[in-house]
Amino acid sequence: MTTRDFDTDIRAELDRLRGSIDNIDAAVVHMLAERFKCTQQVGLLKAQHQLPPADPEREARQIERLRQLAESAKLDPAFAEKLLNFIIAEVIRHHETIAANPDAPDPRHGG
Ligand SMILES: C=C(O[C@@H]1C=C(C(=O)O)C=C[C@H]1O)C(=O)O
Repeated sequence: MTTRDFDTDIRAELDRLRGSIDNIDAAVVHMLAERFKCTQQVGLLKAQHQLPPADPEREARQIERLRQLAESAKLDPAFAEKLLNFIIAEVIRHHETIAANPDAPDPRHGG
């Protein structure tokens, strides 16, 4: 095998792996978009019924569940927890915005 063949093989393998990474990133974006659609509806429901934006007990159950899922998937549970906390913090921010002005249309939907 020449050096050129070797380089070509490495480039092909890198491209193949990056193609999969791009597909996975696209799936993550779509899944997050669906999750935020649901959480926006939860935010509206909470605002309409004077419920607080955050639910720490629900969060604790989700974190425990996600840590277990991460462990069985061989993903670092601490990373899974950090990621979920990051997402939840954003959701709570949305819920606070909705509670402050429940009649405002969602700015991402051009309404
Ligand atoms: C979506 C909710 O609101 C908040 C956001 C959560 C989430 O993003 O999973 C979980 C609990 C709440 O702090 C909810 O109460 O279900």
